[in-house]
Amino acid sequence: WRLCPYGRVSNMEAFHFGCSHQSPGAKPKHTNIVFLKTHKTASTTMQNILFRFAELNNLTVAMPVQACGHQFCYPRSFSSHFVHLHTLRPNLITNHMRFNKTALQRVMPNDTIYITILREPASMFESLFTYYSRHCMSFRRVPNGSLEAFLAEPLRYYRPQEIESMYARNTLTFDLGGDKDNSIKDLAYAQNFVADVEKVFSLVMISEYFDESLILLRHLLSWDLEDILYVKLNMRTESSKKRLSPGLPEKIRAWNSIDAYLYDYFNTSFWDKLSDLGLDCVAKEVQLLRQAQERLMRSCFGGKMPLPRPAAEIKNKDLRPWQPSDKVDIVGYDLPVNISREAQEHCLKYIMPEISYTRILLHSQSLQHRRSYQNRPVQKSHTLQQHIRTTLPRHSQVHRSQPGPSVGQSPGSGTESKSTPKQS
Ligand SMILES: Nc1ncnc2c1ncn2[C@@H]1O[C@H](COP(=O)(O)OS(=O)(=O)O)[C@@H](OP(=O)(O)O)[C@H]1O
Repeated sequence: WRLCPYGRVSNMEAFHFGCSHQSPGAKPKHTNIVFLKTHKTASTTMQNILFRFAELNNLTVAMPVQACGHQFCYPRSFSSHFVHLHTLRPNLITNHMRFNKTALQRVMPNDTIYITILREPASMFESLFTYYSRHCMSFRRVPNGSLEAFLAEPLRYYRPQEIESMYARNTLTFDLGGDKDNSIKDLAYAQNFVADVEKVFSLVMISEYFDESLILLRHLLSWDLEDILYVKLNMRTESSKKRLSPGLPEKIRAWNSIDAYLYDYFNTSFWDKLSDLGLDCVAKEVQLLRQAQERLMRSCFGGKMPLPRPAAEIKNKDLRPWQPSDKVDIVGYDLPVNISREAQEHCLKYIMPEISYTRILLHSQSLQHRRSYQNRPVQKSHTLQQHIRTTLPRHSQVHRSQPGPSVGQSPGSGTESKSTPKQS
């Protein structure tokens, strides 16, 4: 075996020891992807994989207009007006949004593959409850920030029309464009909704089986194992987590019944997909992935596994993850100074938090856009401008003609302030 630097894994390894039935490179890698970034589901780690893949392969990632912050004006339903002009004709889109297939079809190529990720409702709700305890009024009203108290009488604290209410009930359903407040007894609604999601999404990843999900992803997209290497991002410290006392998981599932139905359904179909690929070869590919991951970590972090650090201790400000409140610690990483420049450049992007990476990508894509625009013959650039005018209204309209909850009201402005909630 060839031991590649930075944890690279050769295609031949995956071919001989994994689930590849075709010779490596037989099929081109699929590059047109919508990843619906759901909340508190490991979606930032997944987004980072996609950002790096896009940079490596010179692909365009759709970025939000400035007025939307670093998300597509969440919680408003996605609109093509939210996409920055410099990133039009994108290959990929991954920043947080509320899903809207029709609007996405306006900006994405016809052969786009749709992917999303779900997390087990009890642990997901605990994460949401803690993370948004400051910004979601339904949670703020609860005495002593008690999860038990909220779940004992959720309707006492929850107001469906409030701006941040989507963090307090059926968040997955809301992110997927569904109705979070459909009657909890309405099984037919959940069944129809699941059927709609299944029609659109070729892969629904499961957070608890992140590595297995990545193996399914790589086969769906004909990617190499090397393309799915990652470092875990956006984690809380243990002390920022609440313990779920007996009985609470059941109450969480009952309160988030559409999400629970979604999760159970797609968790089952996920295992069917793994079985189709072959559980043994999936396990082997997971092992190869983890070995490559360890090599990556060692080369990036001076021979050791990296210690996640509280944001305040991270020297490089671009590497500090956004902190939702002073009660929750989201950890990140610093790169050691004694590694080579080449390693620094390669490793930096693996640990870059969402907001910094989004800003950097928008900047580099804008520069590229300007360069190619300047070099374009007059006739052609005129045609492109006309196309943009007819299909995509100017961005200022986000401000002017679409009054809505997100800008300025929804949590956060994309800065790293402790008191400013995560943007849009
Ligand atoms: N690879 C992998 N596998 C499993 N879980 C992972 C992984 N990467 C991140 N995480 C956990 O995902 C939680 C953060 O989710 P998101 O990045 O989607 O959050 S956000 O909505 O974008 O803020 C956060 O969970 P909590 O710590 O419970 O909040 C992370 O620890």
